[in-house]
Amino acid sequence: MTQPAKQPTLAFIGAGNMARAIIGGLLKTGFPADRIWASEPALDRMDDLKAQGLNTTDDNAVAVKNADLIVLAVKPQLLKEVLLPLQSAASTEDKLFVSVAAGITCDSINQWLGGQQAIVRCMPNTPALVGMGASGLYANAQVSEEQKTQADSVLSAVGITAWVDEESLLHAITAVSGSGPAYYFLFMESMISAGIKQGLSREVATQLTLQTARGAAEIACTNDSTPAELCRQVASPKGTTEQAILSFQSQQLDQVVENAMAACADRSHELAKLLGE
Ligand SMILES: NC(=O)C1=CN([C@@H]2O[C@H](COP(=O)(O)OP(=O)(O)OC[C@H]3O[C@@H](n4cnc5c(N)ncnc54)[C@H](O)[C@@H]3O)[C@@H](O)[C@H]2O)C=CC1
Ligand SMILES: O=C(O)[C@@H]1CCC=N1
Repeated sequence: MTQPAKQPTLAFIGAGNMARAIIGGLLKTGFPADRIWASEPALDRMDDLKAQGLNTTDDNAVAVKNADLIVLAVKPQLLKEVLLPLQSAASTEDKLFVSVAAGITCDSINQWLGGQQAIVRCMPNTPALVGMGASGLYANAQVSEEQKTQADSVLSAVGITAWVDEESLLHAITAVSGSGPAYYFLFMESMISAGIKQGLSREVATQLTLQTARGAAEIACTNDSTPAELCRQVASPKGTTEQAILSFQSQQLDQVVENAMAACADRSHELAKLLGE
């Protein structure tokens, strides 16, 4: 991790799947556990985090007061009711709020925090847990360069980061990388099921599918060739792969993926409209 000039104390408001993926990734990089606060309504759900040396609390205001950088990691539907009571804790110092909530805009968060807070909106993904996250980030006008570096340090400790200048691009980032891991998991499940239908045991179908996904991702990430070129390298003319590719194409895989990602981005827009007041 590239350490910022001043290493911030972090607070996670909500210690569910996404927060745990980032926390787990940070701890693996050696980020000091005692500089992380985690806040949840049920303290006992954080026993494991406490055992790892994190500070835990069931009072979000305590976590906010103790932190420089606060990661808002509750469901979008809960963000308003979580933030309204935090107005006084938030306004006492120069704090940076990093929201990972899908859809919810900086303006809504500021309205609920009752001020002109420095807010980074971030769309991370769960591979952060293994240091392979892919996060899109957007900073509002109140975010200083130092705060931007701090937010980047946290997210780049657990994967790659890409900053965008237009907040609305976070809808597309949600469709690509925020939700993206689920598409690959779904595809893996389909391949495992199809392998089983062709006579393989679940164990063998699973092992081969997962290693194939890992290998394909590794080549795609380390090779200069585009994924389309790599596909052609596997698909010998008149060979076996070609038939699979033709089958995908005849069922308009591109269109299927485009529709799914449009549905994802539409939902992100919808959440902003439904919940943003
Ligand atoms: N799961 C994912 O892959 C991704 C999730 N996100 C975003 O991350 C946020 C959290 O999602 P998940 O971690 O999947 O959900 P989750 O349900 O696993 O975690 C949310 C946590 O918030 C806690 N919580 C509920 N009420 C609370 C309160 N009043 N104060 C503090 N904590 C409270 C819940 O107990 C739960 O542990 C969402 O806004 C989502 O849009 C963003 C990118 C990817
Ligand atoms: O499904 C969701 O709403 C969250 C946001 C991106 C990934 N998971």
